[in-house]
Amino acid sequence: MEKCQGCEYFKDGECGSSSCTFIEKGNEANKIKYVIGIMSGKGGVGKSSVTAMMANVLKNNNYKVGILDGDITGPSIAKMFGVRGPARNVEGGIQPVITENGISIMSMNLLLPNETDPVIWRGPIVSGVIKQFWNDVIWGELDYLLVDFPPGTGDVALTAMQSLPLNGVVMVASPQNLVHMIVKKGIKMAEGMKIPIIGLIENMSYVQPPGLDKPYYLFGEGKTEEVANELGLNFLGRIPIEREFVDLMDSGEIYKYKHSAFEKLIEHLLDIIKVSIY
Ligand SMILES: Nc1ncnc2c1ncn2[C@@H]1O[C@H](COP(=O)(O)OP(=O)(O)OP(=O)(O)O)[C@@H](O)[C@H]1O
Repeated sequence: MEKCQGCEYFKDGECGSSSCTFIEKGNEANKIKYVIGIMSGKGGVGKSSVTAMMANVLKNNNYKVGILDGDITGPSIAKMFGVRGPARNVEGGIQPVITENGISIMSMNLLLPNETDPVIWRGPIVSGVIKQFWNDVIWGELDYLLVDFPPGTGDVALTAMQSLPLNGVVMVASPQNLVHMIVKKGIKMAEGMKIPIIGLIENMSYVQPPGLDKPYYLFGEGKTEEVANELGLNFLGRIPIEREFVDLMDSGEIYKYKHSAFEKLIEHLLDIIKVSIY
């Protein structure tokens, strides 16, 4: 109920929000301080990459971090961190797999016999798995559980928003104009569900060619900051396209990736989380 303080629907110690009533209880072994969703209105803008980078920086700042890979049909988190299943079933639930740098992960790929097996399921079953990742996984004590959202604003994203006790969402955009129209849909969806928007991040903003001091804006200068200002939201920063990032992702060593832009961004993010939500 602590997180309800200040919510317009919280009156006389009771929650009066219709969306909150769908929230699942979660595994009783879990003590998670903040649940943060990482969302985009559209696939492929780097939602999973931003989730992984955020997790790394939080971990480097000594927070206990977990990642719930809510992208059930296109999971990539386990591969980025080079972890393999099967996740173990123990008394009380399923144990997440721990990465080289100590991040707890649950992803559909950790439950499949073969990581290249496709998940060909209809929406309600996929939505059920997201709830299971919350109810059946023994996350234990965490400061931050980051939820890599399913792409788009459809059925599965809606279930994730309704059933997880999200403290806020971070919206990921890329510089193209089309993405901005779509990211606004994601923002409106979160607002409609009364979930605070922590801010917008622009991924794949620019390339910094070696030997040049100016960044090169491959997709044109992004307008995410403008969109954030227009909507009265926080702009969290820009992440460049980096070859090193791709190489580390492909080799399953994303935990080795460091970028100063991301350190600043996460400081900003932590401040915003403390100030605007709690
Ligand atoms: N900043 C970056 N620098 C270099 N490559 C990047 C960057 N961000 C993302 N990528 C690459 O872009 C591709 C898509 O990224 P990612 O899987 O994170 O997107 P997504 O939005 O989660 O996609 P989906 O919606 O399919 O889950 C990946 O191959 C990733 O390596």
